[in-house]
Amino acid sequence: MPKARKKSIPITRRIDPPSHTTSTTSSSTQKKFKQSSQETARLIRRFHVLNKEFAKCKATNDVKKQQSILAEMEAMGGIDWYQKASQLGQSKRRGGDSSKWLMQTLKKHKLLEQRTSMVKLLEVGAVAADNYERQKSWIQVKPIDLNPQDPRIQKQDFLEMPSPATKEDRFDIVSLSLVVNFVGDPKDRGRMLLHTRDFLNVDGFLFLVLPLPCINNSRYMSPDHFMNMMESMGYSCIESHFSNKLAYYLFQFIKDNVRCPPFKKQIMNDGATRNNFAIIIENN
Ligand SMILES: C[S@@+](CC[C@H](N)C(=O)[O-])C[C@H]1O[C@@H](n2cnc3c(N)ncnc32)[C@H](O)[C@@H]1O
Repeated sequence: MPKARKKSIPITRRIDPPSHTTSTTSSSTQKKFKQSSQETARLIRRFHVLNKEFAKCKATNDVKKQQSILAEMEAMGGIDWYQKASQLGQSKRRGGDSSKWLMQTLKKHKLLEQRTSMVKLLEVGAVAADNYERQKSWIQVKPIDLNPQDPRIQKQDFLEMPSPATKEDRFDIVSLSLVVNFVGDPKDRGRMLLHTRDFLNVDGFLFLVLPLPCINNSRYMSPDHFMNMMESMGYSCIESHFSNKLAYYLFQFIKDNVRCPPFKKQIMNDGATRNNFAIIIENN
């Protein structure tokens, strides 16, 4: 019997976003994952650069460049390796995951202490399913990720996640720890931040972590600009903390139904040592 011909898939469909590459089956992931901290840090940095380049090529429809970026990502081990590197970055040996700061800050400000029901937390970009294991008597977590590393994590792109229809279906806390910087397109970063509001009732909390240089060493960002952006969305900052590497924020959603004004990409600091991290808010 003649072999059935494989239906060819248009190239543009074959190369969808890199963040959705489920490379768990790739031959590169069969290789042993290197665990040195230099190696994981290098991998994470390179992956972020490629993600940003990919978003640019996608916007200009540069299919050839998209393919070469995907090939490099694949050679590195794809998102699977990236996530293993991130998991390692969360290990106790290297300072633990960022939920520690969230727990301390909630406690310090005596937030959510009066609650009689379970606190509902949406953890976007969860590379481990047990970050809130110690709080399981009072926190009910819904962990989601583009490429789950654990069956308890739901496969879901937050940008495509439908907004809860009722007050009861919303969350008390949305966590975006080291996720916004993962997103390659500055407009999608803005959309992601705006979308968090759909998952919270007024008084709910947004826990946000970014690499510190995104906030304090970018041509297009500053701590004040970021704060202005978040406040324009209806958030109020309860506390922020800058460690050597990370910027932590706990925001409270205080104003529902506000139309956030557009924020364009504009230079606010210049210099050769600056990076290009930006968040763009379009008409919403
Ligand atoms: C650096 S890891 C962050 C891991 C962990 N939250 C932490 O704080 O260490 C970024 C994760 O965000 C996920 N991610 C990025 N964009 C996402 C989206 N739109 N929806 C869901 N997850 C996303 C990636 O798949 C990746 O696992």
